[in-house]
Amino acid sequence: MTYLQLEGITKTFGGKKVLEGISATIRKGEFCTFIGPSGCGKSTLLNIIAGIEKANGGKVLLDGKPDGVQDAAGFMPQQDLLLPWRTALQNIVLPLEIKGVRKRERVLRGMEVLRQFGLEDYAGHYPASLSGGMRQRISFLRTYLCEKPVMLLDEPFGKLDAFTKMDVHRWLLESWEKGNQTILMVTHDLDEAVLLSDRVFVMSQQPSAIIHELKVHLPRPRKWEMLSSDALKKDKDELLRELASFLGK
Ligand SMILES: Nc1ncnc2c1ncn2[C@@H]1O[C@H](COP(=O)(O)OP(=O)(O)OP(=O)(O)O)[C@@H](O)[C@H]1O
Repeated sequence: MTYLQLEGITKTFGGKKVLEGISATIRKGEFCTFIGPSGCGKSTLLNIIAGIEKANGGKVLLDGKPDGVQDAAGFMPQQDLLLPWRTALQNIVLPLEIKGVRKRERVLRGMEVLRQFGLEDYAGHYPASLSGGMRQRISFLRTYLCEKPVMLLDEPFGKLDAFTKMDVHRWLLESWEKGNQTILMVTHDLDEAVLLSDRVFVMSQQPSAIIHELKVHLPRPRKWEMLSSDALKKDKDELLRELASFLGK
């Protein structure tokens, strides 16, 4: 059953049409990813879904109602937007603080996820003293601790080295497969797109539309070892063929 619906979304910046009638239906608990050439409008689309940017046309519906996504979603934008005057721990527990969770419990839960990400030694560090990859993981954990039914992730792991990324993927798969969260993600990493997603939407160059939808063939539960499987390679080849059509254009 449809949970989140994108209906003919268009967006124009200063007379330039960036998005041209983006439509998709997403089921509750699905993990869907958007890929496409650089600058085609992926972040713009996610910003519109998150309610940060206004579309010029079309609708975003949650359970058939407009404007519901803002409340239902935790959003991780491409820029980490960590608060510089707060430590890593204070940044990630911000959503719990807003919800009124007591300090003792906030600290316990914040430290638990930091430990799971191997970042517990950095709990008291300020963002300025953290590497790009660490900041990205802190920003991801802050979105995770919003504990919303929908997560919107804009290139969440783009700054991570291959090893750390594998570890974060393993963690995310375990955590997502236990719950019923709906995730929409933007990425440039085709392995990541196939490994994590149920469906991958390929967007065209501007004015951008969804030109292909891949239903990932890997079984669930997923394991990072599937990265080297023939099934993953086959799906990735399909995405590569779609993206190759933009080369030289
Ligand atoms: N606030 C804005 N004002 C004017 N133009 C904008 C604005 N935001 C985005 N754009 C333009 O919209 C287009 C799409 O940008 P967007 O960042 O959504 O693309 P993207 O696919 O996410 O790019 P990338 O893959 O490089 O992250 C670009 O041409 C960009 O210059």
